[in-house]
Amino acid sequence: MNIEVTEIRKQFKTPVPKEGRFAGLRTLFSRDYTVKEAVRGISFQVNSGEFIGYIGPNGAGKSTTIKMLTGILHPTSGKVLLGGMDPHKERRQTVRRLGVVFGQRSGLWWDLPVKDSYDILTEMYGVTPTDKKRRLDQFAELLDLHEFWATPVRKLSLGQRMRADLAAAMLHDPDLLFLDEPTIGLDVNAKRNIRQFLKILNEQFGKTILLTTHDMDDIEQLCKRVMVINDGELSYDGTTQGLRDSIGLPTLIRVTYRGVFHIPEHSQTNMPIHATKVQDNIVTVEANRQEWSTMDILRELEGWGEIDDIDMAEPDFEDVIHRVY
Ligand SMILES: Nc1ncnc2c1ncn2[C@@H]1O[C@H](COP(=O)(O)OP(=O)(O)OP(=O)(O)O)[C@@H](O)[C@H]1O
Repeated sequence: MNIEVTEIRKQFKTPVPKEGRFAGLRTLFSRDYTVKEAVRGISFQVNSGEFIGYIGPNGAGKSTTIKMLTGILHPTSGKVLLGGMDPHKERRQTVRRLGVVFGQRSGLWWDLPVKDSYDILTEMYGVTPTDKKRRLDQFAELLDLHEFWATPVRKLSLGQRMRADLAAAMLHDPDLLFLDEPTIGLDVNAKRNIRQFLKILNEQFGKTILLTTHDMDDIEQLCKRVMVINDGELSYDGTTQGLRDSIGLPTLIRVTYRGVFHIPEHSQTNMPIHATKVQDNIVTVEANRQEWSTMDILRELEGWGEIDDIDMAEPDFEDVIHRVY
């Protein structure tokens, strides 16, 4: 299911708090407002089957955007279309085709065993018993749900809860998934499981996924495209690699030399390539790949001595993001 967003804005009006006697009551009836424009004219299109990262610093407007996309909030102006439908006006039809997961809170019934929550959800969405069984079998295997099938949701570990929530969001087989911080607070293993599942949903089941996260490994491992929102406006919309390139952080290269090597004077200064550290026979070099090709870099490094081993690392994506924010 595709997404078409045209110039959406969201303003929140909050009454200015009054002081003195009956402050609460006077605030309630006050006509003095401050206006916060959380989203300031955002447009983008998402094609069916894309996996997109939606990132930005705290308070940038990510959740507000997601709420407008899912029809929970109505934009102050602008238009959202999901598969050609307005999620606010045609709520019933769109909800059937949407799956939403908020990492911070569960969409399941806290005191009920996981399987009972699934019974309620499938009933609510009118999923046939055959479809229900087929999907649950599939998700149980992919997400290892059996180990906590009969456990009340409140007793689940965070990782289990997230797996249970993801399966719940998929029970009515939505085309489009909105995920808000699905890996928040999880350990490395649990993150890996969730990412694997999301990859399968996108690549094998063809689901369109919009992922909000503060975890840059999520973005690197899952999303080809990333949108960056900053203070209510889109500051980048393009490939993940393109974002890395546009920042132009240096590639780190570790070269191990065999025997004697010589680092020329000029490579210590502001060249496209320069040595930053020498330890025994290992030289760490920073190279600007926009100015020099990999071949140029190798040729230069070979000129310094006989290379025994070489190891190249792209700049850490976390560092890239710091530059964008
Ligand atoms: N209901 C509301 N009333 C008033 N202001 C709001 C409301 N909801 C959000 N805001 C404000 O709008 C701005 C954007 O908030 P939003 O929750 O969309 O940010 P976010 O990018 O999701 O942040 P985070 O990464 O911290 O979750 C913030 O300044 C926030 O305080």
